[in-house]
Amino acid sequence: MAPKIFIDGEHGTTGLQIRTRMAGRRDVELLSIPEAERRNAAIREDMLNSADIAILCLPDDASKEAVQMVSANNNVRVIDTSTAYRVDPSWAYGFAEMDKEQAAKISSARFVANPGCYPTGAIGLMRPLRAAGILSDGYPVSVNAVSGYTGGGKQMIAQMEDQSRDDAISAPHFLYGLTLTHKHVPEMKIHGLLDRAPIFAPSVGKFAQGMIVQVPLHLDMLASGTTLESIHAALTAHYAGQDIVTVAPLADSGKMARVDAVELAGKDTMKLFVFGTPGGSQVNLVALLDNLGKGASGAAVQNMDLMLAS
Ligand SMILES: NC(=O)C1=CN([C@@H]2O[C@H](COP(=O)(O)OP(=O)(O)OC[C@H]3O[C@@H](n4cnc5c(N)ncnc54)[C@H](OP(=O)(O)O)[C@@H]3O)[C@@H](O)[C@H]2O)C=CC1
Ligand SMILES: CC(=O)N[C@@H](CCC(=O)OP(=O)(O)O)C(=O)O
Repeated sequence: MAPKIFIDGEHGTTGLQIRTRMAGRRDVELLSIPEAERRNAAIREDMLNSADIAILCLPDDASKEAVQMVSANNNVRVIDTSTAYRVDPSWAYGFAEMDKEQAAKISSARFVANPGCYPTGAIGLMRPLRAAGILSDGYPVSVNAVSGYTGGGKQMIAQMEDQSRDDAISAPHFLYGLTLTHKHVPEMKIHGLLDRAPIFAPSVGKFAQGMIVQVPLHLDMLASGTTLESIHAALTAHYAGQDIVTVAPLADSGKMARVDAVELAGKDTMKLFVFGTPGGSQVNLVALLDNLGKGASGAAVQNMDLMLAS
């Protein structure tokens, strides 16, 4: 019998994109609730407990409620796309490429926390450099990023697309998270293996899907002898053999004049770049992804497949 998958929040932005990715699949059976009943707790509880894997695409509070609903039922495994459990040590962090053991941990886990979109880029760039001893203890990391507006879910999509609303946003690009307490900071610190919280400066652009995450670094504050080439070599070695996360060759990135935020829109891959001048004193590490691809729904399906394979 095909494993049963229930997407709680299937009519929201992340949930809909997971459904689209599963549309042609015969190896799983999708359980579904009509849109009008999406907040009916009794039906949700029944669906959650009928599933082999429940994928939660809900705000944090609703996710916690859903986890409560299945806590006594060991037959249900959970992937949560919210922020609620990403730094909870009893949950597996769903970033399969972040180190060698992670895919196996996800595969055997009952509870998997899908990473945040921005942390996927930032951790993807920083963690291999921390693990290799290149990014020094105490380094004052800054993470600057721009996301497509679908990152703000149904509400921000409406604010960006319907200019007749009272709360419409007309800016083509805006900064937010100005108090420097964005909900993704703890996740970046813990899974990025940082000993000091990064300064995180997110922004949103007037495009639906896509994301650029930047981590600029001064080479003289890294491990002695670190160069643009040695950073590139460390990232390339870490992601060798991976097809979802790849590192652009220096010969290619050295010739680029621009990075296009929407280049990977609609794809579930992430591309990493090391920019700078050979022999120079600084580098800019850049991750390019779709906030709803490797940043959310694509990663959730990847994690589901790892769990189904166990
Ligand atoms: N959008 C993105 O790029 C990313 C999103 N995420 C995470 O995914 C989760 C979902 O976000 P997103 O899809 O953007 O949000 P949306 O607002 O687009 O969708 C959320 C869905 O959950 C439903 N919902 C809300 N509260 C409840 C409840 N109490 N019971 C049942 N259903 C409920 C909403 O219904 P209603 O329409 O009635 O409000 C809506 O259908 C969030 O935790 C978010 O942080 C993670 C990474 C990236
Ligand atoms: C553009 C935008 O608003 N992005 C969201 C992050 C995307 C999201 O909600 O995802 P997580 O579950 O990973 O937090 C934010 O900054 O809160």
